[in-house]
Amino acid sequence: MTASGSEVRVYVRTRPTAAFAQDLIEYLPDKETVNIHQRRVSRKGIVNNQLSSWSFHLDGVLHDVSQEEVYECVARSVVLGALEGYNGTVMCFGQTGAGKTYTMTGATESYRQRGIIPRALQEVFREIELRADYSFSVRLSYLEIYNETLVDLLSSVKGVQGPQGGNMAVIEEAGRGIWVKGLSLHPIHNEEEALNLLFEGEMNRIIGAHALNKHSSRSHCIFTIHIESRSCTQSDAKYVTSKLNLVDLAGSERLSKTGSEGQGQKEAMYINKSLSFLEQAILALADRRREHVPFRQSKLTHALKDSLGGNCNTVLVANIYGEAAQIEETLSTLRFASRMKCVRTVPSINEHDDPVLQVRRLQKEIRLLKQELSIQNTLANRRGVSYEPLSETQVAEVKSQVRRYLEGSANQIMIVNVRQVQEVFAQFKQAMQEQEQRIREKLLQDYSLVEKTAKTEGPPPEERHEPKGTAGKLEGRGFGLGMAPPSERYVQSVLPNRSKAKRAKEMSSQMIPVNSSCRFFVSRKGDAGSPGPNRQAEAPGPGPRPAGQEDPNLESQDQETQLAGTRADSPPPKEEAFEDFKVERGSEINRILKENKAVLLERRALLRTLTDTVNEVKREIDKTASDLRTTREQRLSQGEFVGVEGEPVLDEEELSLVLRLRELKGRYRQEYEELVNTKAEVRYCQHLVDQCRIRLLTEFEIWYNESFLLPEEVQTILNSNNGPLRPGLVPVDKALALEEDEEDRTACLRQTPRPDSPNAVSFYNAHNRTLKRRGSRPQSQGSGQRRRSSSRMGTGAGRVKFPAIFSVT
Ligand SMILES: Nc1ncnc2c1ncn2[C@@H]1O[C@H](COP(=O)(O)OP(=O)(O)OP(=O)(O)O)[C@@H](O)[C@H]1O
Repeated sequence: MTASGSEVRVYVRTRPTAAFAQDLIEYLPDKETVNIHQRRVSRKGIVNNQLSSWSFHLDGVLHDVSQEEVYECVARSVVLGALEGYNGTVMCFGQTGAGKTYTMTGATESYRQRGIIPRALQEVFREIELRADYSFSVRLSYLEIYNETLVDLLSSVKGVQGPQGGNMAVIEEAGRGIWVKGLSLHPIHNEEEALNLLFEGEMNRIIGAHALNKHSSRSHCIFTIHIESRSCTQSDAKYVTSKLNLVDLAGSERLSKTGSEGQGQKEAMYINKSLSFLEQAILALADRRREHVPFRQSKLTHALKDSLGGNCNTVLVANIYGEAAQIEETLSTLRFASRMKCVRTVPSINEHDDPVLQVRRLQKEIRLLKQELSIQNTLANRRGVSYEPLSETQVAEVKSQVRRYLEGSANQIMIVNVRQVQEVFAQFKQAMQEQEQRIREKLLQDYSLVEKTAKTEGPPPEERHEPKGTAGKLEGRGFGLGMAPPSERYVQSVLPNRSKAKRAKEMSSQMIPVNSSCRFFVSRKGDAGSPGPNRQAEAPGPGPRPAGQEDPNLESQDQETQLAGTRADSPPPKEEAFEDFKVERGSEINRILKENKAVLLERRALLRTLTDTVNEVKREIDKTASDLRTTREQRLSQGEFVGVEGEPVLDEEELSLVLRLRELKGRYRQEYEELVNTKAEVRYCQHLVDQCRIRLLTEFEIWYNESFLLPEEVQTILNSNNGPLRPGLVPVDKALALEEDEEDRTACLRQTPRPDSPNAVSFYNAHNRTLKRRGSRPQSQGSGQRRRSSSRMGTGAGRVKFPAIFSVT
């Protein structure tokens, strides 16, 4: 393959038949030209003897040739190209039953008649052995597109994790090209491993039977070999990657000929539709004037975008069924093939920089740039400028500068270089964190071990009465007078004629959200509206509690709860278990929660007092200011007072009002500042309480599940090997290990076929393993969908496409 632009190579292959239509299909001696002659049909539908002829010039005609010749002619160069870093695609196209799967995978009774994929895998590993100067890594994937749905044919392989089925999608990414999200990639180390995977995927393909093919593929399949190679000898070499796509398209079919019905008919419609989108994409690609190619119309064209119009060596095999009855389909296959021949691709090696090498290169560049900088500094007479990371002494110096700046003893910090700027910011951050820690410790010191026993004073914030003209953030001159927003006002007010029940309801609606999936209420011990002994207790768990119901309070161990009846073998009610949990395993976190709540209540009470005080002072300020205005107006209306030297003076009353106003404003500032600080403390305490609640509930849920819900045998498995595991975190390999034991127990011995060539050992080993695996799989239910694994066990189901490969004699 060359690196310059090239046309897609196209071959035609005929399925052998006793009734080959030699008068209609003519292969010229150049072995590249096919002429098709078709009898004309009159307007009345009567076939007459006049012939219409078409000539197709392709890259080769494969008529009566062996599987080996097909591989040599069609695929070998593409496979070798892939080992050098070129992407490659070999694709079989044609009507149903024309021999696509036979060409691609092989469906013969002997190793000699295997198809392109097994041969390509053999070639890859043979070449890898020969190229000792390179280290290769090979991975496989096998994608099926069935009724416009992406399916991972290797998802049944042990150890495959991650999204499959519905979560799969074709993704286009700059630098990575086209790839399929959710498709498993399997590292392989030799031909046998690769064949195991191929056969596993083959078993999982969907097949169906119709008049033209008993084992018709009902889906498009893309088997991909991903290769990466690195030179072992050249340390500065780049590495190359490539993808080799081996595509077995589903066959186009005419329902009138295949007689497909029901599911088969639906599948045929999907197949024909996606093939028609493929034709549209090829038409657009072949027409150089077209700017847009509709790749995204179907999953197939999207997945093959790189292969059809990208940097790929692409080969098409047009499979035809050489009987006269199929001449129209043959003609349309050849038309598609000749259009495909006009498509150009630009094969290029996928070369990448080795990240280790890149680091080395960048290190070298940094060295050069530093030298350059030092020359520039010398020229500009800048001395002692360092670009190295800061030493410990330098860091200590920056730290001390930042401290002095924060304390106010330094007005500025001299900036020298970028590293120092970064260190300055780091020191600011550290100072802030230390300050935060100090506050936290002080709070814990001052308020630890205070038990909450008193009733919560006052109603919830949303219920509090808000008088007008209260204090809050101030306007103007940095600190003026203004209104406190509702959230900042706490004025105690219990409405006298509100009914008990209503108050209880409003109290219980003080909901504290923990997270989106877990909410609970805080209710206070002894509240007027507490439900009586008949109230229904609810377990702490997801979902809001209906208004009027009280929560099993986290700290109220003396609360009465009516527990639901229990069965002897059922887990205890959560409420009961929760109480036990709080005094046993959760006692420490419950104690901390209680202490935090006590501090929170204390701070809230202080906040209310401060708010009252601030509002009181504000009212006094308003009144004094108004008095002062009135006094001033009166004085001015009587004429101005002047002193001995004629300067304006205040009378005694006005002076005392001015002084009073000043004193009040000073007080206001002081109180307001304290209010703001206390509010911050309340927020912080609330945060701690919330965290404790979440922790307590989470721990409880885990403990409850572990203690009562999981069966003992599951707990034993979870706790084996690597220590205890949390529910929901069962490693897949453990689950699979169980499955494997089961398989091993039920696997039956099968006859091992005798290799007919030393090279065939891997092939037959893989084949036997596949048979064994298939033998241990349960038959699928119903007659509708037909994965090969369920239908091809020599049970006489007769819908098996691949059996010949396995029934070797
Ligand atoms: N070149 C060939 N030599 C021998 N047998 C062949 C050849 N081509 C096809 N066959 C046989 O013809 C039958 C149909 O072939 P195959 O299943 O490969 O068709 P297909 O194009 O894949 O059909 P579909 O699109 O319905 O899946 C198979 O039994 C296969 O073994």
